[in-house]
Amino acid sequence: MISVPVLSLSGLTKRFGGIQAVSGVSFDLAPGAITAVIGPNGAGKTTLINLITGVLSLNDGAIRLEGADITNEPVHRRAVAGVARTYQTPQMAAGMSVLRNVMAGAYRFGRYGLLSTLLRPWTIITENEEMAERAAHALRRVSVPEEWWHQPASDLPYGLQRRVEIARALAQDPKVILLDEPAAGLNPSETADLARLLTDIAADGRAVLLVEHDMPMVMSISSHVVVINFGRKLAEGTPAQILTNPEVIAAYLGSDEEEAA
Ligand SMILES: Nc1ncnc2c1ncn2[C@@H]1O[C@H](COP(=O)(O)OP(=O)(O)OP(=O)(O)O)[C@@H](O)[C@H]1O
Repeated sequence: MISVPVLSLSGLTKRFGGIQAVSGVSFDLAPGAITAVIGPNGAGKTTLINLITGVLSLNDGAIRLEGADITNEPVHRRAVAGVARTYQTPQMAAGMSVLRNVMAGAYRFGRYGLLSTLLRPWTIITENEEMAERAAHALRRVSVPEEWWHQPASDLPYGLQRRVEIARALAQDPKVILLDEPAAGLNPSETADLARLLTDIAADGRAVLLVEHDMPMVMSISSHVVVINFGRKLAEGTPAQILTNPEVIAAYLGSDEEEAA
């Protein structure tokens, strides 16, 4: 990889009791590129995302963000430093409007603590306006029509909820965006739109980590693919290298045909 990595993972290891969910996994995320992580159900992909965001602590290994060691940083500090994520199932505050949900992603730009907002309430108004502007910008970026912005997030069609999740992550202005199965439940035209959106997001210079089972999408938009099997890295390379790797075909890519047989 020629460019300096945005995120560097080395020897990530996570055990749940006797289960070795992630085992010595190392790879880098380059800026301006989509790196896909693929593998069978239960391979350890979501656990990997949870280790990067800090929701789960490592048993071993190290995580560097632009060279800085963030291995022991708590979740909120990693978010402030530039790590954002979306979830397998959209996680919205159901009663809150779409705009408010996305504003939650912009909280890292908040400058004023509780005391100063009590003493000088106008600061929070200005700050809210700034965050609403950031959220509006992110919603425009992911093409959520304005007529939805003030509706409860739970009223949105599923495809739009997925876009709102991405908007919330973008409102954080992240260096790294981790997407857990963003195409799940989308129809082919929504998936094609999503593929274009992710390509645009990477073109901004962000590092995109894509966990996804939709192989045509993965192979068409990723510049690098990492294959995980039983918590271990089985292979990594370009889509062309992965598609022709016999070990990968045996462990994963061939499995649909075997299951169908
Ligand atoms: N909190 C937990 N406690 C115990 N075991 C867990 C926990 N989270 C995950 N695991 C186990 O760790 C392994 C990896 O799970 P993980 O969800 O990371 O896989 P995955 O690759 O994301 O799967 P999928 O493609 O189905 O989402 C599995 O065996 C799973 O049962």
